[in-house]
Formats: sequence, C-alpha cells, structure tokens
Amino acid sequence: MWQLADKQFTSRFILGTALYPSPDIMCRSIQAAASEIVTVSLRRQNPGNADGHDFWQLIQSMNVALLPNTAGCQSASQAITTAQMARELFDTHWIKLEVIGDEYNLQPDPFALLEAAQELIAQGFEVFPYCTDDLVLCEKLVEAGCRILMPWGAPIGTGKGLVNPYALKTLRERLPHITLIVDAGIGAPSHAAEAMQLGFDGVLLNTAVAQATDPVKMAQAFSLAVKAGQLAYQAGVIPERDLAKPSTPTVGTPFWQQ
Ligand SMILES: CC(=O)[C@@H](O)[C@H](O)COP(=O)(O)O
Repeated sequence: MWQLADKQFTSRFILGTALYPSPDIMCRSIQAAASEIVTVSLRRQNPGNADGHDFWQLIQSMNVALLPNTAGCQSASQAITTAQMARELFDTHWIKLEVIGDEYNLQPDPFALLEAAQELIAQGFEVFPYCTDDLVLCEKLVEAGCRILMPWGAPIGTGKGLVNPYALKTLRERLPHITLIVDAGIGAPSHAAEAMQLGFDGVLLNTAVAQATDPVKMAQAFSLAVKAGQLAYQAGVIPERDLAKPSTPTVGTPFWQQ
C-alpha cells in the first residue's frame, strides 16, 4: 500500500479517461490496468450535462477514485474556477492542476500554475500540479503547500518518454519527502518502468493506452511495467560502468593462456 494525500492505494498507475475508441474499451482498460485512480476532465465529462451523465455513471460503476483535472485552462483564474466546479460536481477536493502556457507543446505556465496552486490550497484543495521538471518551480510549489508534484516526462500526447531523466532524477534527490508522479508524454511501458526506477512514486498517462492498437492489452503491459520499475528501484539497480568486468569467475578454470 502507498499513501497518496489522505488515501491509501495499492496501484501506482493512474490512468486518463480520454481518447478511447469506446466507453467499453475504456472500462476494460481501467480494469486491465488495475488502476485505482483515474483522471476526469470537467469540460468533457461534466456529470451535469447529457453526455457527461452517461460517462459519470460508467465511471462510478468502476469504483475508482477520481482525480478531476483543469485541462484546457490557460490562466490561473480559469483553473481556479474550473477546480471549484470540479469539487462540487465530482465531490472531491483533489484537483490535478493544469494551466497551459504554450499551445504548441502544451507546456504548463509555471507562473500561473504557482498562483493558482497558492489560491486553491488556501481554499482547501489537495493540489496535484502538472508542472515542468524545473527544480526551482517544484520547490516553490512545495513551499506553497503541494504535497504531490506531477512533472512531465514529455509534452502531452507525444509518447517521447522521459526527455530529461537528469532533471527528474534531480527532483527525486532534492525532494525526497514529496510524492512525485510522472505525468504526460509516456509512450511505452519501458518509459513507465524507467520513471519508477528513478524512484518516482507513480505514473500517470492517457494517450499511450487509449490510442494503442489494443488499449486493454497495453493497459496491462503498463501495469506490469510500473510494478517492475518499482521492484527494481527497491532492489537497487547496479551502477553503470565504462569498463567490462567478467560476470563469470575465471579463477580456477582449466585453461590458461601461455
Ligand atoms: C490525462 C491527463 O490528465 C493529462 O495529464 C495528459 O493527458 C496525460 O498525458 P498523455 O496523454 O501524454 O499520457
């Protein structure tokens, strides 16, 4: 079990609920992923509108925790208003805070993100900020009261994996008591395993499963990769070496060179 904010979970794999070929495939993917937390977007999945109502009923039947997000917001005030609506509609004080600053690569706006995080924390939210991997920004989010950070692996939907492992490794080393979840840009299960091997606490992704040829099978693959990466981190991965070193003992062999 691991503690995430005020709740305990077994799975460290958080799945997004957008872009699936059908609602049925989404549900089967969540099951195959064994995810206990899913992200929901207020704009797409508002339980108050007709389409959103069906989605809401489906999600409720999955018996998973909800992490509403502020996807699509481009200013602190938009994100704050969206978070307030999400709290009311989804009945949770958790919010995945997204404030997009650049439309080209959907990069979070660090300044608006910090401003919105400060305000939402003051209003009693548990803020999960989707942020870049910049150490100083992350430290300021922690100072603002964030207990969880969600730095990007790569821009949303690119599937590039961890484009800056050094920055992510630095975050892990410098913020040992903060829950770190890699969010966005993950393309393959090996990327998820890599994040967990760095000591990250969890992985959040959407596109790589929803847009896979077989989303259900890919969800299972990611689930296994997240577990494998975490086990490897606990087990202690050997340091890399430049020089070869025999793994088979040579002492006492019956052949020798003259
Ligand atoms: C699902 C979500 O809330 C976002 O964080 C994002 O869409 C995930 O990124 P990928 O789609 O690249 O996994």
